[in-house]
Amino acid sequence: MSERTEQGRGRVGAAADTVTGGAAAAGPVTTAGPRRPGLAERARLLRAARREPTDVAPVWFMRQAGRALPEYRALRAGVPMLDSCKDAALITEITLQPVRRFGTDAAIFFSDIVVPLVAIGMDIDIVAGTGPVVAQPIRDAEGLSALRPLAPDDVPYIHDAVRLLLAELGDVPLIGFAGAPFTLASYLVEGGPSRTHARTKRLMYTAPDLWHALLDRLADVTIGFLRVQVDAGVDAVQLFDSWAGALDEADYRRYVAPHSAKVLGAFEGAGVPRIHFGVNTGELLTAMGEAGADVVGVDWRVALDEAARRIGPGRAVQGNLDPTAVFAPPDVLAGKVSDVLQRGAKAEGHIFNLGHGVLPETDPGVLAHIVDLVHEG
Ligand SMILES: Cc1c2[nH]c(c1CCC(=O)O)Cc1[nH]c(c(CCC(=O)O)c1C)Cc1[nH]c(c(CCC(=O)O)c1C)Cc1[nH]c(c(C)c1CCC(=O)O)C2
Repeated sequence: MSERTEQGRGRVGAAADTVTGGAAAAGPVTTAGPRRPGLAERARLLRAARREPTDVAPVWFMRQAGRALPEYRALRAGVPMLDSCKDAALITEITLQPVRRFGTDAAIFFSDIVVPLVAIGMDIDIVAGTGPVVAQPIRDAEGLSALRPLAPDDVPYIHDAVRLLLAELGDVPLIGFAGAPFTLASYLVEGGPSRTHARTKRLMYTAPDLWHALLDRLADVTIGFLRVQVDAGVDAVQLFDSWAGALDEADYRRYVAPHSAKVLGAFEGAGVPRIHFGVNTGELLTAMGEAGADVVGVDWRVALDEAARRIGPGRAVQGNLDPTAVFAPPDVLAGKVSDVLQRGAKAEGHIFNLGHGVLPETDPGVLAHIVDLVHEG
């Protein structure tokens, strides 16, 4: 019960009101956010990630900060997505909004997977309703030269925003994140979002040396981006390999897993649980766990107890309510939440989440209700 009060709704609100978007971000942030001694033992999310018992399952939602929230839309009005990702005060406020509103057991740092690529000088635009669009796609060895490792000075706003957030979050853990090499490569090779990832897979099959060189460089960019977040104090990291489910298991193991393993391995023993997530990855769950995850994120297509069986012992699971379940009648939704909880309880550790991000049309009130259902057990 005491944990519920500590982590409950509203606790994160008051101080955060002093953080406003825009001009406040100018200049370096000098106040170091407090580290939080003992948080790893107190916070449900961090306990579940280590497969330790919790009073109830921890819950957060991928894309909890975003278009489903009116307060987010108000703050973002007139501010291009990539500009908002460079403004420490705006990042802080947007990250806090869903924690304040829903009382989730974690905050996820507001950014995008292409932010580190833009930070090393790539010309990428985020087009509303489409996603990232790359001006000069990478399709040959020459294109590789656009990719260099990311240094902390490339992203000063990331460090600043993490410090601001740690000062505001109380006992709520902060999850940092990055895109995995394959998912980043898909945007860079295709030039934008793709349904089939055909150009990406063509490069993978026809020029395997170039492919591995590309993914190796992307792994370094991703490690650099995560390192800034971990050094600034995030409590966990999630590696988004959203589009890895486009591959069969053999190709995933051969062309992708070693590079994701390099990223995850860089944070072995760093004291931050590593969550590894993708969509449509039912056949890849074993390999994604073996790549070095403490927690494997699962989409809604595989029942969570079956997912845990595939992932095997020694890892926790995260997921996996269908994001469209929010549109179901209350009794249907409650049944689905309860089913996820019961199946998740069979795993060694379970973090409740959706199977993919919150859909923009989602009623925030329904998300608040889901948090309550999960916390009621
Ligand atoms: C698909 C996409 C990308 N980048 C973008 C899109 C969306 C295109 C659209 O629908 O308009 C652009 C984007 N990314 C984000 C926004 C802002 C708000 C929002 O969509 O709610 C916008 C407009 C935040 C984000 N973008 C991302 C997060 C990650 C953290 C989180 O879960 O909150 C946020 C807040 C990460 C991201 N970014 C991307 C991927 C594949 C991922 C991994 C997660 C996933 O599979 O959805 C690429």
